[in-house]
Amino acid sequence: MLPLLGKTKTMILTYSSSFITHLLALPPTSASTSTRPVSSLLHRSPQGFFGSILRYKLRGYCSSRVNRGEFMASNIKVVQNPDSISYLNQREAAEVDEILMGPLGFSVDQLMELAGLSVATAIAEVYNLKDYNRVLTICGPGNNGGDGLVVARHLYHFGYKPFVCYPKRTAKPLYTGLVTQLESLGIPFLSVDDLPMNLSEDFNILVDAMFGFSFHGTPRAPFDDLIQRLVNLQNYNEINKKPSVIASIDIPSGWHVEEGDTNGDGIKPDMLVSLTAPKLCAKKFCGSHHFLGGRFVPPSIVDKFNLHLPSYPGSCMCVRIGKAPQIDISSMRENYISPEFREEEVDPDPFLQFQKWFDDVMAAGLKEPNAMALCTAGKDGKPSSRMVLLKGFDKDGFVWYTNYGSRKAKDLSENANASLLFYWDGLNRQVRIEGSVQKVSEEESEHYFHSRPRGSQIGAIASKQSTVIPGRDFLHQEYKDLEAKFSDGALIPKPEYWGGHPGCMIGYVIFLKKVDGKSDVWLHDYHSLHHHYKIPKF
Ligand SMILES: NC(=O)C1=CN([C@@H]2O[C@H](COP(=O)(O)OP(=O)(O)OC[C@H]3O[C@@H](n4cnc5c(N)ncnc54)[C@H](O)[C@@H]3O)[C@@H](O)[C@H]2O)[C@H](O)CC1
Ligand SMILES: [K+]
Repeated sequence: MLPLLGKTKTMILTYSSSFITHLLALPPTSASTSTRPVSSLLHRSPQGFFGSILRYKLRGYCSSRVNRGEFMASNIKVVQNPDSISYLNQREAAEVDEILMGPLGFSVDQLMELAGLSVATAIAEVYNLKDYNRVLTICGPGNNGGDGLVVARHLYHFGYKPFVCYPKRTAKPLYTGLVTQLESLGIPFLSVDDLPMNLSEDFNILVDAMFGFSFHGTPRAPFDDLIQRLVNLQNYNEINKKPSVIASIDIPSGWHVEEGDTNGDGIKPDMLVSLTAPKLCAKKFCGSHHFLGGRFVPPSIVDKFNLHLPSYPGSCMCVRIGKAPQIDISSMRENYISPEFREEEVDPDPFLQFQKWFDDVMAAGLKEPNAMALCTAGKDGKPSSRMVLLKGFDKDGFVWYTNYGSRKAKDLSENANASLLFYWDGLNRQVRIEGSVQKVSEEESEHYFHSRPRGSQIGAIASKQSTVIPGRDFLHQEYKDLEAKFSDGALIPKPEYWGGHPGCMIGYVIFLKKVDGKSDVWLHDYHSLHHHYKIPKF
């Protein structure tokens, strides 16, 4: 590697005291001048718009994943518009059940297991473990109650803390088995009397598994009382800082299966997971999250009942019906909790400090800790960023590799100044590295090139970055030809347009966010402390 350039000789401590909003305005000629409304661009999951981009561990909603061209196991007519999906009446719902468990050879245990798993996955998609840990599943006397018992078990394995209220038990082996399974996991069973009047005092999620499509009339005791407690939740939630949520399985309990909440005084679930196909009452569902579960419907049922339903993406057990709710991005906040950051513990050698933090990231098991944003600007001064992978660092700099024909390489040939940014979510840390960049030696590039898998070496030759090609097939053909050419295992020559740049540091900034700092020099910015520390001489 090449020696360091432009070392700084000063120590600067900076504190962030103001909140600056930058609006990135794109010129009207930009490719991004779409006619799409801003709201559609901001569409996001409750975990956060940024979460979907930056957080490796977070999953998006099943329904938000692109599922064009996916393999479809059944001939369900794919629809995404909730107005055009099929709804079953009560008789049809019962008939589907009978056909599945009659001529189609399913057992109730099987269907209940799949139904319960799909409900648990839908809950986990929407309600994160951290904020919605305590789950009370209220189970009724029929199969809807059985689904609830299965949900409790799966949520336990997903890391939630489930509790079960099952006041009218059924003596059949299927149900006693489900109870035994939960008891063996230490899941508490609570009587109605054990429950607080205000359920949100003790629970974050209330799973409503009281009644499904066989419900008739008005609820009898003790479910009348339990349903009323779910209704009352709304009043408590208005004064609660952190409201609890209701997730109903198949039917919001107490609702008319076809007509819905006829008097308007029934429960108002936040989530509804319809099983097999939504029942007519689901048309009246106004909560934020409507999912479809029970991924076991064979083509014969789809045809017989002329079902139009959303398709399940990939291997998902549930799929969202309709759009995810819009969230006000400005209201998104994260509480940053991390060990106290002490300036005296910062190593004066930024490389050693970087190594320490990199070790922390490795120990924490974060995915792709060497992913970093590289920001460059060519002679026109317009910056552009992209993620690249760090391939090594030492006293000479931080090394990554790229194709010399890429935009970043072109920018760097015109302007050697660049910045790198590592963001380590989970540790609440980021490292900013700014400096001038030089190409690594041909020898070093050569060495790294040949250490890559042969497929990557061929890919590097096939794709001359930032050049216009006739189409994707052209790339595939190039790749195939090269694969054939080097199929004898011969050394693949490194193309001369491919190599590395060591980024040489002139500055090193450590930025840490904390909730509960003791130091009086730290300034508060909403709920967090932002501490910028620029490492002195090195
Ligand atoms: N094919 C599928 O989609 C599957 C769905 N499953 C789930 O099963 C229910 C339907 O189950 P079922 O046992 O037929 O009925 P319910 O759970 O709705 O409850 C019947 C139970 O409730 C009693 N009851 C009826 N009305 C009242 C009332 N007014 N007051 C008190 N009690 C009442 C009745 O006597 C029975 O004991 C479906 O919705 C899905 O959730 C399967 O798990 C898998 C296949
Ligand atoms: K229910």
